[in-house]
Amino acid sequence: MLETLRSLRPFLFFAVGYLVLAMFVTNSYYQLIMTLVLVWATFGLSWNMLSGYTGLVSFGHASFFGLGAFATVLAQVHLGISPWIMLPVAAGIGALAGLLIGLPTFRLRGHYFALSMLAYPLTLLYIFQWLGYPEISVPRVEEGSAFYMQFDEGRVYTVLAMILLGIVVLVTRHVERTRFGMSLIAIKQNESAAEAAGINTLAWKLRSIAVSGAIAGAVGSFYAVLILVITPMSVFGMLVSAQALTVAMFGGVASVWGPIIGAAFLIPVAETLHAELGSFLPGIQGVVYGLAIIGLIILAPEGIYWKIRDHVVKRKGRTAAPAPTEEAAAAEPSAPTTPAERPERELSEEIVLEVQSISKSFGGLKAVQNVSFQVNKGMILGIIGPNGAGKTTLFNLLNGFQTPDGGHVLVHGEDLVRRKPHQLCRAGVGRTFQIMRPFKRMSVHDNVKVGAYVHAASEEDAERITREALELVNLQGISQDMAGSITTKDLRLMELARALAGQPEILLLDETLAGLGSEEAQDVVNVIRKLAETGKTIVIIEHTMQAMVQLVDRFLVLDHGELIVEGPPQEVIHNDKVIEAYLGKKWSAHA
Ligand SMILES: Nc1ncnc2c1ncn2[C@@H]1O[C@H](COP(=O)(O)OP(=O)(O)OP(=O)(O)O)[C@@H](O)[C@H]1O
Repeated sequence: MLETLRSLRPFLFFAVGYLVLAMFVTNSYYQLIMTLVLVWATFGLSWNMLSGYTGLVSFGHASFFGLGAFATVLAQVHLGISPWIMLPVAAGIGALAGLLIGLPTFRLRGHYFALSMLAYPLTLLYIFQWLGYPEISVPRVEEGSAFYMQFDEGRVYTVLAMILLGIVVLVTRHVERTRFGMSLIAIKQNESAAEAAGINTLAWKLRSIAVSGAIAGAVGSFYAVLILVITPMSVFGMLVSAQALTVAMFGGVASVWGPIIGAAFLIPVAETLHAELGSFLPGIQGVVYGLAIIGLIILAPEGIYWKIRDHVVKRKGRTAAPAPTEEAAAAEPSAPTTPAERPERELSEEIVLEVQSISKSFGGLKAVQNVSFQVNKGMILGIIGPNGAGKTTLFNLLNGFQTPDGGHVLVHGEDLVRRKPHQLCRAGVGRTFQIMRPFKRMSVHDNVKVGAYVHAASEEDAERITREALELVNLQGISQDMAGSITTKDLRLMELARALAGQPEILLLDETLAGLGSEEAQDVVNVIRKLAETGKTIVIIEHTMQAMVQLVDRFLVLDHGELIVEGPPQEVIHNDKVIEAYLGKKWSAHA
């Protein structure tokens, strides 16, 4: 928390500067614009809390905003309740609406989610029109105006809006720095990887939409008091949702400063044009937001904040190295060379993973057929087979991404079939991916920390686990580098560290050596071997036979979804079926 407060220093400078400037503004219209900038910045931060961090774009934030606005005005009109009371109540209504909307809508992803979010404010708009509220005004009170948040001095609203923005900035900063924010960013980058790293994605998305809805509800409440007259269109309309989305996207998503920058640029322009031209060009603000988005797509797709930040980082000489490539993951089996002998190891008798007759079909295609095997504690089991043999499907069945049509997966004797990936992760099954999905805008340290939250009871615990995982893979030296700027080998090690931070007993590694040169692959092999020596049980899919022969205790060979051979490396590589199905004659000539 102390760190969070310290990180607020730039915001405090901004707030003081802004308020000092506001004190010199005497024209009530300009005072209103200065307040509106802060209102829309706060609303942008609300949108950011859900869509910026999770990547689930919402076109429907007006729902929460409008409910907060209507609740506040109706409570005063019918019950005489003060907006000071309604502001937190509106936040509660927004949070509840968030949960009610999120629960069904989070079943959808991508465009489907974005479009269905559009339906909620539209529905509410028609409901409020139907209820007979084409327009409703806040009753002006003569006495006790402060009690009803009614001030003659426009600058008081600017101060109040700044306090509201300050609270939301504080909440956002806190979220960013804890497992909450890290879980949301992990979901944004790759929801499946996040689940595999032990994150209960639905629970975090619901928390996110509840906080986001609460902020929007409170902003809507304040907006109604500020504007005094609301209509269903002015609080539930498309322009309202678009405004939240545009200020955040224009300024820069997933950052505290983005919506503030966006609002500071766009609101004065849109409001001035609306005031000057609105009478004969109604909806001119919509044109401004449309143009802003078009300009953004062309010039700074991630928003102004990130553009400036990247520019500053580049000028500091930290140019980004080539990012991990998807092609790297699609490496072909390496040219065979004579495999080095690997001394046989004494393995523990203890069985940690037992797979019994597991099967999975996709339509008529039998991707995995009746596969059974056992893995002893501390063993390194290699899974090989030609493309399409069913290796990745087998991994997906082991870590809960897919449910088998039949069979069992026993971890320490307990059947874990039908458990969700984050539950399997908690039960001790960790995983890396064939195609790397690093959280590029996070440091190596934070990428690994996301995995540490699975078992960490506190932030300190997560820090300690992260440090230990980074040491295990020898990445302490670059822990503060951005993941988008490190080499492919370091990315592979970072993914390994992230999986390790979840403190798995069984580690499933999907083509961890793909795309690496032989020296780099050797470094990674050494790390994997060290892990097995510390008692981790490892199951690895790999095309690079040379490295695998040196690494694994046993091989399991799949072909057309079937287990065709199982045994120690030297036995398997000389097996005729394996040579025919996978290695080819070239290999037999070398071996
Ligand atoms: N979700 C899916 N829907 C339909 N077919 C699928 C699906 N996932 C995999 N398959 C098919 O199942 C078979 C096994 O695929 P899988 O990805 O498990 O093979 P693999 O051995 O990992 O291959 P590679 O080495 O190319 O990664 C393939 O024929 C693939 O096309």
